[in-house]
Amino acid sequence: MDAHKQLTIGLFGFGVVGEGLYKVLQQTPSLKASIKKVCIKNPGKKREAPASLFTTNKEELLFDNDINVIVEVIDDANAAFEIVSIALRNGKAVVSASKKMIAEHLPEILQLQQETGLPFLCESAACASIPVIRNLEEYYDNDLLHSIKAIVNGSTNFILTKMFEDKLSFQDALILAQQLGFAESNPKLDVEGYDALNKWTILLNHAYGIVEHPDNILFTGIQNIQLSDAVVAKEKNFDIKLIAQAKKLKNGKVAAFVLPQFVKTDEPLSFVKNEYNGVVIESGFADKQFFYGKGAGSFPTASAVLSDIAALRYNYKYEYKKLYHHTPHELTNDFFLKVYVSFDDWKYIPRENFEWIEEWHADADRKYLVGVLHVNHLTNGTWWKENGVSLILTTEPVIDNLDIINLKKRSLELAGIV
Ligand SMILES: NC(=O)C1=CN([C@@H]2O[C@H](COP(=O)(O)OP(=O)(O)OC[C@H]3O[C@@H](n4cnc5c(N)ncnc54)[C@H](OP(=O)(O)O)[C@@H]3O)[C@@H](O)[C@H]2O)C=CC1
Ligand SMILES: N[C@@H](CC=O)C(=O)O
Repeated sequence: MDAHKQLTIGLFGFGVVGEGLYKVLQQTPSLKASIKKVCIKNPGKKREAPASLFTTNKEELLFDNDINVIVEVIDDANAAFEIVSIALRNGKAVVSASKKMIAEHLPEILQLQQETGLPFLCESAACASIPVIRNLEEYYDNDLLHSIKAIVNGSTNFILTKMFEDKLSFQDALILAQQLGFAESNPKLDVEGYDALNKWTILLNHAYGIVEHPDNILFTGIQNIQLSDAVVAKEKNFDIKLIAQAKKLKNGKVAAFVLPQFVKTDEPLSFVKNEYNGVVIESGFADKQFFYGKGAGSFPTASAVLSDIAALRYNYKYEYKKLYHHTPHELTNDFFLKVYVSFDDWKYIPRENFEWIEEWHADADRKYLVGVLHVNHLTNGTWWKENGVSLILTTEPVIDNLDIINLKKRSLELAGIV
């Protein structure tokens, strides 16, 4: 496609994102991109666009020779995968916002791009308005990317802000996130961490060349966080955020997870409130960089879709350099985490799993400890998200396998044992 070519779009979905894109395109005539047809699910719904634009027959878009771009922004991951596959096989460039679909079908999506040579762009699928995918693709050399730490879900960040700063109840904050168009159609995807996990699966691919099914990455959401945890956090000058993190270990492998975490109040991610997202990248020479922007909502998400559409004019494609041109990194579950765990009764806590416990506190109704355990005790067990147990990572949670030997030796020395 050249810069002067007319882009004729077949749009799937006219909800929060689809309608946002329709409006944004009307305000950017210079792009020379127009929507020819919109495929939706429920023909009875009232729409703020001419009725002649809509259809429920996907073939009217997928087999129309005038349509050279399919934009897929629907909330059904299975249907989305079918649409995207047919579109690419029919010679159409694709822009998609469906992170669940992309994360669950990453190998197939990569294969389809290789087979067809066509662009598949999905900037809006991770951190909405923040251009994080293109930055990870284009800017960072594989070897220099030490770590990424990010808030990638707008709804949970919105709920935590509203609960702990504006004193709203969890339920009221969630309803507000839904009304504002931040939450997924099934809000469990946000609250229980699935959406952040899907985004992290996509970003791990662009950052490190990792192709991993989301089922194999440690995660949870904000569903177990208690008000008493927020009290402890405040006492220690921390915020609680749902954080996606990836860190290159000394053996070159990558530790990655999505878990609630304490964040120091003077750190950039603490400054990220409401539906905003933030990404802190640490690389060899640039040191720390911080990206900040709206991570959910109609226009912020549509802006990223628009940017992908614009990039199609110059035939932009992801090269997946970290996957195809370097040796891709491997994920590892061989590391330790320093965690805060709060609970009602010691009987729910397998104390023998901990390498050491360095702090504990017991009130009549709620208790907590801070200790270090091997990540396998979390990946192979469910005790840490059941029976009212709440697990929150400490501010510097990852302890390298190699460091633990030295730390243990040092504590024995201090105790006068060796
Ligand atoms: N909301 C946000 O802030 C963001 C959302 N996303 C992602 O974008 C996608 C859309 O989200 P959002 O706009 O919020 O969702 P909405 O629920 O607001 O809209 C979903 C749209 O998809 C349509 N749809 C569902 N199934 C089909 C199908 N089989 N064929 C055609 N159309 C279908 C619905 O049709 P109908 O109108 O007839 O019901 C509706 O128009 C999701 O994958 C979401 O994860 C990504 C980034 C941010
Ligand atoms: N539900 C998502 C929407 C954007 O990706 C979120 O809250 O971040």
